[in-house]
Amino acid sequence: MTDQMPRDTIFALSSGALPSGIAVVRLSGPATRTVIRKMAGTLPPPRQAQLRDIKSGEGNQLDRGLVLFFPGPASFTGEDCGELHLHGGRAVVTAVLEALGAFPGLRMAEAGEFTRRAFLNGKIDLPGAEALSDLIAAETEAQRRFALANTTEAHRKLYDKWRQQLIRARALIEAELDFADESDVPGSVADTVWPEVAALRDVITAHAATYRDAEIIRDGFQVVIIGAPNAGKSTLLNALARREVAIVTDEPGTTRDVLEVALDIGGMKVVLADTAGIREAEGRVEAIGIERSLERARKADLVLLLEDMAAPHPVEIPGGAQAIRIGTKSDLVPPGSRPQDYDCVISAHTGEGLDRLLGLLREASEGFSSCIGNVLPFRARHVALLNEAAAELGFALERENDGLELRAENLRRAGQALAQILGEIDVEHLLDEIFSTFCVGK
Ligand SMILES: Nc1nc2c(ncn2[C@@H]2O[C@H](COP(=O)(O)OP(=O)(O)OP(=O)(O)O)[C@@H](O)[C@H]2O)c(=O)[nH]1
Ligand SMILES: [K+]
Ligand SMILES: [Mg+2]
Repeated sequence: MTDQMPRDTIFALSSGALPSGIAVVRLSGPATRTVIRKMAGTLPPPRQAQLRDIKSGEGNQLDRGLVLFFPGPASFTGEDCGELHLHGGRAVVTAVLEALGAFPGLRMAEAGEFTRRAFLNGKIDLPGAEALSDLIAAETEAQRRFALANTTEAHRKLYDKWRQQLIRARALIEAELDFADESDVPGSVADTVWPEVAALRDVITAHAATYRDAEIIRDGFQVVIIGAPNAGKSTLLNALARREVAIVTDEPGTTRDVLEVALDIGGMKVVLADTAGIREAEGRVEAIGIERSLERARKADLVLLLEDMAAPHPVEIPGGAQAIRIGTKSDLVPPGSRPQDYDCVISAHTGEGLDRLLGLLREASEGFSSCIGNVLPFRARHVALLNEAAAELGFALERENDGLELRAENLRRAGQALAQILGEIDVEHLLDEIFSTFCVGK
C-alpha cells in the first residue's frame, strides 16, 4: 500500500488541555518496548495496565502512573504502541515528553500521525480515518452518531460490492473478446453486461447525490435570516444565540456583513446567519452587503423571512428557497391589527413565539438525522471520485461503436475511482492534507 514503512518511534500527548486529572502520552513504533522497559522498569503484560514509577532515561523519577503496552500488529497503528497515564500537570507532562525525546529514534508525532500509520499499516481504510477525524470534531449528537456510523467500514462493503460487479462485467467482456474469432458465438455481453452497467451508474449517481444530507449533518443545516432593514434580524440572532453576537441599533442598515452562529437544536447543528437588510442600497458598502444577503439566501437550506409588523416592508424570497415567514415585534402590534398571516409571530423583547420558532427549526432540520443509518459519501473527495466512476461508466455505455477493449478500460477506471475513495491506490498526494486536519496525538 505504501512505499516505505515509518521507522521512527513517535510520541505525543493524546489527551486534552493541561492541567487535567490524567494526561495520556502515547507511543508508537519499534523503540516502544525498549523505552517502556527503561521508563517503567519492565514491560507490562500486553494490554494490561500496571501502576509503575515512571523514570527518565537517566533514572530520575518523573511521576507514578499506569503503563500499558500494545504489541503490534494487534494495536491501533499496527506497530508496537504504549501509553503512559500521567498526572495531568504541565510540569509532569513536559518532563515526560522531554525524557521521551531524549531517547534515540524517538520524536514528537505530527498531527494525525498515529492514524496515518494505522492507515498505512492497513488497520483502517481512508473513509475510516476521515470518520475518526469527524468523530473528534463532532460537537452535536447527530455529528457524533454520523461519524461513529462511518467508522464501521460500511463504505468499504458498499464500494467493494460495486467493484465486484465491475470485475464480473469485465470478465464477461474478456470472455467475449476471447471468442471473437469464432464466428457464431452469440453476443452475450451486450445482452447482460450493459444493462447492469447502466443500473450501476444510476446507483452510483444517486449515492453521490446523498452528499447533501451528509453535508447538512456534518457542517450544519444552513438557515439564513433575511428581511428589510430594522426588521429585527440581528435581535433575533442574538436571542437565539443567547449572547450579543450582532450589533443592534435602531438605525436601518446596521448589519453589513453576514454573521453566523452555530446552534445545537435537538442534536442537529444549525448554522444561523444574520444578513444585511434588503432595500435600495444607500452606498456601495451596503449594496455589497445586500448582494451577500441574497446570495446566502439562495444557497440556504431554509430562509427565515422577517417582517416588522409595526412597519411592514415586503421583501421577495430569493431563489425559491424553503422559507418561514415571521412577523416580528409582536409586543408593538395587537393581534387584530397585524398586516398578514405569518407562519410564526415573535417578539425578541418579550420572548413570545421564540419557542415555536425553535420548534419549526427543529422540524425542518431533524429529518436529516434520520439519514444517519444510511451509507452516505461524507467528503467532497468521495463525491468527486463517485462522479468520476459514474462518468467512466457513462463513457463505456455511450461508446457502442468502439471496441470492447476500450469500453472495458472505462469499467476498469470506474473501479479505480472507487478504490481511491477507500485509499487503496494513488492517494499518497492526499495524505498530508487529510491527516493534517487531525489533532496531534491522534
Ligand atoms: N419592540 C421591539 N423592538 C425590536 C424587536 N426586535 C428588534 N427591535 C428593535 O428594532 C430595531 C432594529 O433591530 P435590529 O435587530 O438591528 O434589526 P435588523 O433587521 O438587524 O436591522 P439591519 O441590520 O439594519 O437590517 C432595534 O432598535 C431593536 O431594538 C422586538 O421584538 N420588539
Ligand atoms: K438596525
Ligand atoms: Mg442587523
